[in-house]
Amino acid sequence: MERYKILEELGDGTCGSVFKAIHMETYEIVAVKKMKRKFYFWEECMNLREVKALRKMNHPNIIKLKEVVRENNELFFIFEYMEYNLYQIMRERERPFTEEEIRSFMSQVLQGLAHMHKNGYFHRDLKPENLLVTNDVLKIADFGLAREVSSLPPYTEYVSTRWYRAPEVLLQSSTYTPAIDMWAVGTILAELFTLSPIFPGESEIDQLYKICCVLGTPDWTTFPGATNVSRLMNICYSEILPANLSDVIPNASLEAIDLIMRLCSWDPLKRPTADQSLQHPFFHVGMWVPYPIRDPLELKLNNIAGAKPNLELNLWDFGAEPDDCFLGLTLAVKPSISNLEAVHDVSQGMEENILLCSDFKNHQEQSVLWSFISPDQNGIHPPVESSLSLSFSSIQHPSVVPQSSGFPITSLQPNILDCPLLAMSSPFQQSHYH
Ligand SMILES: Nc1ncnc2c1ncn2[C@@H]1O[C@H](COP(=O)(O)OP(=O)(O)OP(=O)(O)O)[C@@H](O)[C@H]1O
Repeated sequence: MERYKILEELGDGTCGSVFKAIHMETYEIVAVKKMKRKFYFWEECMNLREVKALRKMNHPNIIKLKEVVRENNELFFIFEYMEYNLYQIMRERERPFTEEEIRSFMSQVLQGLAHMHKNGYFHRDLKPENLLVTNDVLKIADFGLAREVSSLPPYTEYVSTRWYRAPEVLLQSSTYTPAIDMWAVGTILAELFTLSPIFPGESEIDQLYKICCVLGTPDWTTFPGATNVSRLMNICYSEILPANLSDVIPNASLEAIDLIMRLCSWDPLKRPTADQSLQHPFFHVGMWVPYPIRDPLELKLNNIAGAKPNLELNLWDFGAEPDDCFLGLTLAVKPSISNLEAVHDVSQGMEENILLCSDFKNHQEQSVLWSFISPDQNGIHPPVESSLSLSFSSIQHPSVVPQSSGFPITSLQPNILDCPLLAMSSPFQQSHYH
């Protein structure tokens, strides 16, 4: 570890303390996570969930583990350094994020998560503090609780952060799935709009109560494996009706509201996967939609008469009302088009007829090559005073372009921009429910 000079402490978590450090030869800035417990054998280190999960994953939206160093029975993870976490960014933010910014953060979270789930892992502790950001690039971090999808239930109880915890975990379901990550994504998406947590429970019961206040009472049969459904029954002695989510998150578009509703479904089976979420219309506003092929002169006359463009677009099923169509596609249409531009665009549109999906980045997927910087090919190093490390390098894969959308919006509600946040005072806030 003498190759690194510690610069400052970045965070002190449950499993370890994280420091900003500089590599003394390359001057690369890194984050060093020093684990709190001692490690006497390399085998123990390699069995850690964080190492097992991260060695399998190499993706632009997943934090890169560069090295593992064991020195004097202490274990250090060397990560690529990231400047901020999403919690800090939200805390320091003085005005709301634009939907464009939120879309960018969320598409990165979902791409990282899709990669993780495809590789057979789920994170289990997604929260704004674990989403690291540098120059608008977001990476998922803290795989301390990551679990293999194939590992057998029942899962032992674990301490994820309450506010982002899925209902099936709160109800101590014995079989939870990657859908618990999707619940967390929904709550983080909501928080990016309001800059405050949507379900800020003060105890586990209060957490369930706050969820009920927004989603309404669930169907009791949703959680067949839950060992603690009585928790819900205690809360829902009388039926709680769902709130209008547009009242709770007044600055969110209808597409965002729809996605949050789906992600925060009581029933884990109803939540979209990360891949499915990326296909949701919320991510499709960057599309260039061609004007219908019509006579340029006719369009010119229409524009002069002040008529709105007649959008005959069937990208998604927006319902029968023409206004619905218009609402859903506001960002796809140039808002103030001059007559001359209109004529020009129509003639261009006839030839081009292009769909451009600007929100998706052509990410280059990467895979890991493991190399031991030690003579021992088994990775087991008995001398306790030795300082040994694992390092990781990567190779490039061809870029991936996302598929087209097939996500219907079923519930379109008016977007009430000036509605106050729903006040959710809870009878379950006292500490004796902990
Ligand atoms: N690669 C990194 N670059 C910069 N900061 C980091 C990095 N990794 C972690 N941090 C900071 O350190 C904090 C704690 O890190 P991490 O969550 O990995 O530790 P932990 O012990 O598992 O914590 P927790 O108790 O939240 O599970 C993070 O919230 C983040 O702010």
